[in-house]
Amino acid sequence: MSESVRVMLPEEKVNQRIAELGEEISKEFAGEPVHLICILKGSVFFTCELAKRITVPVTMDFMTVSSYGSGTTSSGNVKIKKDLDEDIAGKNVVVIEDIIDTGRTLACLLEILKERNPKKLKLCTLLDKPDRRIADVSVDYTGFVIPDEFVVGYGLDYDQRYRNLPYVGVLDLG
Ligand SMILES: O=P(O)(O)OC[C@H]1O[C@H](OP(=O)(O)OP(=O)(O)O)[C@H](O)[C@@H]1O
Ligand SMILES: Nc1nc2[nH]cnc2c(=O)[nH]1
Repeated sequence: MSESVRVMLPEEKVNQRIAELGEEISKEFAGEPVHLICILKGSVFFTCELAKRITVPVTMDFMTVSSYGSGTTSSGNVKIKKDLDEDIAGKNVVVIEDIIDTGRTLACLLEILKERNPKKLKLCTLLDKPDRRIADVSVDYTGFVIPDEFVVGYGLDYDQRYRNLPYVGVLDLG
């Protein structure tokens, strides 16, 4: 077995787009603080890079939800494994995801977060794979729309590996 990764989105292109998203979010919230919710583990690289590019006051929290096991298919089972440390009531919340694929994870998670009465609840994803959508999710900020290929890097894993690649690539399992 010889795995290889083909570059889909080079590091410079990803970072440039994240800077644009940071500007967009800063403009939209003009002067008001934003509370970023990083969905672990995949979104950690994206969240850090994005947070650095937002010019309004930023606070951050982290959450772990389960959706996928090992391999490349959805388990369809979404549950909270690590909840937020802080209350989000009355806050301008932006949920940060690395990828939206079937949409099941975020459709379910946004419903849970809505019940906690944030002032605003927005969704930002680095990657969107609309071809595989099953659940309806409204995305407010999208980095890149990508075709239906299994990607790794920039936080995204295959069996916990490849998260540290500084670019987004397509995994070829050989
Ligand atoms: O739109 P969906 O089909 O529901 O898939 C998207 C979800 O899958 C990935 O997380 P994963 O469960 O792989 O966890 P990880 O971030 O820890 O790798 C991704 O970060 C989303 O949370
Ligand atoms: N690593 C990775 N995780 C995913 N979760 C949903 N789609 C993907 C994908 O293309 N790559």
